[in-house]
Amino acid sequence: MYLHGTSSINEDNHLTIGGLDTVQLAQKYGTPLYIYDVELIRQRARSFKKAFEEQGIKAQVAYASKAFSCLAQVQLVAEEGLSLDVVSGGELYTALAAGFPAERIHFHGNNKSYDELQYALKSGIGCFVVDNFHELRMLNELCDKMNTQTSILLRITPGIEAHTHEYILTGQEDSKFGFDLQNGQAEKAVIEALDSDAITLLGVHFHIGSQIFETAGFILAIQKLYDYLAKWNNELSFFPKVLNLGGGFGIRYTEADEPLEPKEYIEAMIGEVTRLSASNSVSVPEIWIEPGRSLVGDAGTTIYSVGSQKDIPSVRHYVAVDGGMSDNIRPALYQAQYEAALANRAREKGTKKVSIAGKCCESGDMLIWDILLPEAQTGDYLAVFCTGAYGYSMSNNYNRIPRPAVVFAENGEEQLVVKRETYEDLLRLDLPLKNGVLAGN
Ligand SMILES: Cc1ncc(COP(=O)(O)O)c(C=O)c1O
Ligand SMILES: N[C@@H](CCCC[NH3+])C(=O)O
Repeated sequence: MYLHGTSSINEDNHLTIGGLDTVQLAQKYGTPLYIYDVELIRQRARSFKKAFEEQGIKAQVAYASKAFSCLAQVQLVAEEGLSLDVVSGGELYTALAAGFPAERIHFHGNNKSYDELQYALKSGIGCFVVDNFHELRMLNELCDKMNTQTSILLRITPGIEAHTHEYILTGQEDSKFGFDLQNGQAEKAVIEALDSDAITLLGVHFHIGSQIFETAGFILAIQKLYDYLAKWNNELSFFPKVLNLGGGFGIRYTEADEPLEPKEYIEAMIGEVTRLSASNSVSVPEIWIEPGRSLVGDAGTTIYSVGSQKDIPSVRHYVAVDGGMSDNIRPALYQAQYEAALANRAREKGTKKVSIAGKCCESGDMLIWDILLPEAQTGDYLAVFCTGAYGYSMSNNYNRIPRPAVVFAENGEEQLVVKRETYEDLLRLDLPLKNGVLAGN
C-alpha cells in the first residue's frame, strides 16, 4: 500500500491519517467518509510558494477551489497565504462567507452571468480572468453603470495539447475556453481591453489541462505566448505585468503515475519565462499559478463500508461499497484509476483480484476494476486513496443518495468540516404537488 502524506498503519492494523485511526473516524461519522490530511495540504501549499520565493519571483499561488470547496478548506487556504480561484457565484459566495480576502480572489469561467459579474464587482475581487468578448463587453458596461473599475487577465488558448484525458484538456485550439492566439482573437481582446477606461489589463492567463506530468507542455505554451507578447510589446506597447500559467500539476493516483515535485514544475516555468523575458529585453512579469488537484488530491481518502459481493466464476468478483459515482464520479467520467486497501486490515496482503462496485443503479458505477485485496468481508472498511480533488466537489445526489461528511485530520485532532446530508436535506428544496393542479381541477 502506498502511504500518502502523514498516513500510517497503527498497532491495530488500521490505516491512520493525520495521526487518527480512520476506522474509528468511520465508526464515529459513518461511511462513506472523506478524510483530509491537513498537514499534506499545508505542505503542498508551502512548497509551491517556496519554489517562487527561492527564485526571487513575485508570485501568487491561487488555489483552484473547484477541486474542493467548503468554508474550512477556504479558511485553510487563507491561513496558508494563498490566493483563490473561483469559477462561479457559488464558489465566490463560499469564499466570502469564509472571510477570504476579496482582493486575493480571481474569478474564472467561460460563461459568467451578468449577476455573477455584478456580485463579484460589488465584492471588490482582485481580478476577473476574462474568457471571451461577451464577458469583456459586459464587464465594461457594468463598470460604467456601477461607476467602478476593475482589473483583468485575458484567458488565451495557446493551441497546445497536454498529454492527459481528452475531457480535461483545455489549452488546445478547439476548446470552449479563452481567446485564440493564432487566429488573432487574443490580440483583438488585448486592444479592446487596453481601450477601456474602466478596465486595467494586468496580463494574460492560460491553462493547458489537468493531471500533467511533464514540463514540456508548459514550456511550449510559454514560448507560443511570448511570440505574441513580443509583438504586442512592439505594436501595442503592452507587456503583461502578470502571467498566469494555470494549474494542472499531476498527482500520483496509482503506481503508473509519476508526477514531478511542485518545485520542478515551477522552476521549469520560471526558467523559461526568465529566459524569454531576457531575450525580449522586458522585465520578468509576476507569475501566478492556480493548482487545484495537486494541493488537495492525494490529501483526501474516502472510507467506505463493504456490503454485498457477487462472484461470477471465471469472470469477475464484485465487492460493493456504500457509495460510488455519487461521491466519486471520476472513474465513470474519465476512466480515472484509483488504489485502495482495507482500512481495518491495512497490513494484510492482497490475495484476491476483485472489482469495486458502487451502489448506484448504473452498470458504469464502478470505482475500481481489477484490484488485489485481502478477502473482503461485509463490514470491512475500504479506503480509496487520492479522492481529495474533484471528489466531494463533483458529488451528487444520484439515486437520492445523501452526500458524505468531510473530516479534517491533523496532528491527532479531527474536525468535522462538512456534515453528512440527511434524507431531510434531500427534500429541502422540494415543494409538494398542489392538489388537483395536474388533474386540471
Ligand atoms: C482555469 C483553470 N485553472 C486551474 C484549474 C485547476 O486544475 P488542477 O486541479 O488540475 O490543478 C483548472 C482545472 O483544470 C482550470 O480550468
Ligand atoms: N474535474 C476534472 C478536472 C477538470 C478541472 C477543471 N478544469 C477531474 O476530476 O479531473
